[in-house]
Amino acid sequence: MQNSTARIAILGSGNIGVSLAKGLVKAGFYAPADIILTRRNSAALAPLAEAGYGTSADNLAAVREADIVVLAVLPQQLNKVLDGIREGLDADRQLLISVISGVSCQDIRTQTSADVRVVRAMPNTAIGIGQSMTCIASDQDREEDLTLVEKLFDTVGTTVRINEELMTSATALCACGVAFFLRAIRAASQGGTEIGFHAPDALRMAAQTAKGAADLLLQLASHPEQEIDKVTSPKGCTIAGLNEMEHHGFSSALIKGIKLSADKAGRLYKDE
Ligand SMILES: NC(=O)C1=CN([C@@H]2O[C@H](COP(=O)(O)OP(=O)(O)OC[C@H]3O[C@@H](n4cnc5c(N)ncnc54)[C@H](OP(=O)(O)O)[C@@H]3O)[C@@H](O)[C@H]2O)C=CC1
Ligand SMILES: O=C(O)[C@@H]1CCC=N1
Repeated sequence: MQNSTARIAILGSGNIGVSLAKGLVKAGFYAPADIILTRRNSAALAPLAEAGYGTSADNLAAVREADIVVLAVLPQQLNKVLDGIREGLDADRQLLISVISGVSCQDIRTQTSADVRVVRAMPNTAIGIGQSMTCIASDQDREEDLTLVEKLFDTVGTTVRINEELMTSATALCACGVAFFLRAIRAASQGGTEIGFHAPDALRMAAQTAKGAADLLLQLASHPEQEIDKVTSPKGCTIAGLNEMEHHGFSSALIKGIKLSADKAGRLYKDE
C-alpha cells in the first residue's frame, strides 16, 4: 500500500521520530527513500542511511524537499528548529505535523507564520510495530489535513480525534502510558520470579497475560470490572491478591501518576 503523496521529513529523529519512520515503512506507506530523517548528530543515523532513508543534519534542506514535515524534537528544542526552517515553509504545499508535547498549533504558528497548516498527533512508541494509540487534533478546521494525518497514523495503529485542549491529557494516558503499563508488566514478572519462574519466562508470561487482558476489553468491548468479576472466585486467591494491591494503593498510584504526567506535559514548553 504505497502512499501516493510525496516526501516526508522528520525533524528530530530520536526515539519517537525513528519509531514513526520505521512504522510507516513497515506498514508499506512509505519507502525509506521517501523519508528524510534529521538530527544534529546525523552520524547516529548511519544505520538508517544504510537502510535507504534520507538522513541529514540540515533541517531547512529537508523541509524544502518535503510535503509533510513532522516536528519530533523535544519541546525545549523546538523554537530553534522553527527559526531554522521558517523561510522554507510553504503553506500551500506543506503540512506540519507536530508530535511535541505541550506545544499548541498556535504556538507553532506564532514562531513561524500565521498561515502555516498544523495538525498535532500524539502517538506512542508502539508505532514502530503498528500498535500506536494516536490522538489527533488541530485548531484549524481543515478536514483535508486531518483526514491525511488520520490516514497516515491509521497505518501504524489506531487513531482518535480529540479537542486540542485534551492533547496534554492524551500525552499522559497514551504516550507516557506505554511506560506505565510496561512497568506494571515488569513488576508482575518480578513477582512471578519470586514465586518460582525464571526471569525471562516470567516476563513472557506476564506480557502475554497483559496482552490478553487488554484484548478482552478491546475485542469484547467489555468493562474491566466485568472481566475482573469473572476471575475473582469467591474466597479465592485473585480477590486476595487484588485487595492486597489496592490496600497498597495500586489504582491510586496509577491515577496520581497520570494526573502528574498530564500536568507536567502541559508545562514542558512554557517552563523550558
Ligand atoms: N518518546 C515518546 O514515546 C514520545 C515522544 N513524544 C514527543 O516527541 C518529541 C521527541 O521525544 P523523544 O523522541 O522521546 O526525544 P529524543 O530526545 O529521543 O529525540 C529528539 C531528537 O531530536 C534531535 N534534535 C534535537 N535538536 C535538533 C535540531 N535542532 N534539529 C534536528 N534534530 C534535533 C535529537 O538528536 P540530536 O541531539 O542529534 O540533534 C534527538 O534525536 C518530544 O517533544 C516528545 O514530547 C510524543 C509522543 C511519544
Ligand atoms: O516523557 C516525555 O516527555 C515524552 C512525551 C510522551 C512520552 N514521552
